Amino acid sequence: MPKAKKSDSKPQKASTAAPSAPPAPNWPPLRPLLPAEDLALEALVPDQIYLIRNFLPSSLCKSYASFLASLPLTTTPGKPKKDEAVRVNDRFQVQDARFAETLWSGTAMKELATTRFGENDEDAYTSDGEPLSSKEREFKAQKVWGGEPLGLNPNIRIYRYSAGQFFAQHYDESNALTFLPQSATKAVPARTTWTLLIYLTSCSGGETIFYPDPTRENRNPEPISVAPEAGMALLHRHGDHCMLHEGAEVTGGEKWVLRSDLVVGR
Ligand SMILES: O=C(O)CCC(=O)C(=O)O
Ligand SMILES: [Fe+2]
Repeated sequence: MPKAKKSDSKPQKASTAAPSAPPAPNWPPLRPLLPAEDLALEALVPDQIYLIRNFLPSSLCKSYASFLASLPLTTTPGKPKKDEAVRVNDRFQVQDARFAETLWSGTAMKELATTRFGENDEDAYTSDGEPLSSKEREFKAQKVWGGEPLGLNPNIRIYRYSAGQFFAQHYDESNALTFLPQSATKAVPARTTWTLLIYLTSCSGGETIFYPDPTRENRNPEPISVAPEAGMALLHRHGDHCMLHEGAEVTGGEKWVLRSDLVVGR
């Protein structure tokens, strides 16, 4: 197996962004959404991969994908830098703290990742059979997310993969940043701990495939393959605990993805 590379998810610092950095797009409103109580954070692999199905309704995904097609996407590569993963897709990247905040607290994301975390787990009850309080759930959540969740990375990335395009095996890095939470007046030291992918289309091929490390108990673990589903959000742990993964080649249709990261306090 070729040596897995890093993805180049390093955010541009707003202060040092190139003069050519694109202005924030005039994103269509994230409406209508399904009621948050109809959605759930589903553990595909506990502590590693979580899914939120129907995070965005499919009608909204359709209008989003056609809006995104109007943005100035650029095709990669170029030539990947020495230790960057090979990827071939069209992408658009922008620093947009307001949009990141809307995706976090204007949707079910914040609630599912904090006060409702683990609500359907077997251990969601105390030994007396009482449901865990929302404070206790928040505490559990912080262990999984690697700190107190503050919001989503303003470094928003849009990918479009057409037939034949893919993102080769790699690990996603954690990035340090300073972050201004919605309710705060001062930016705080923060870091990214989980990758967020929101699939806006379904397609043929294009699965996000994770390769668990072999263990003593299981020397040859099966890869975990997630087929893009319009409106589904996927969170996976990154940085030191990132699983090797790839975006498999799209064989039919287009795969559109909105990418950000979970940001926690450091
Ligand atoms: O497109 C995918 O399925 C994977 C994307 C990815 O791995 C990344 O953005 O780092
Ligand atoms: Fe990745």
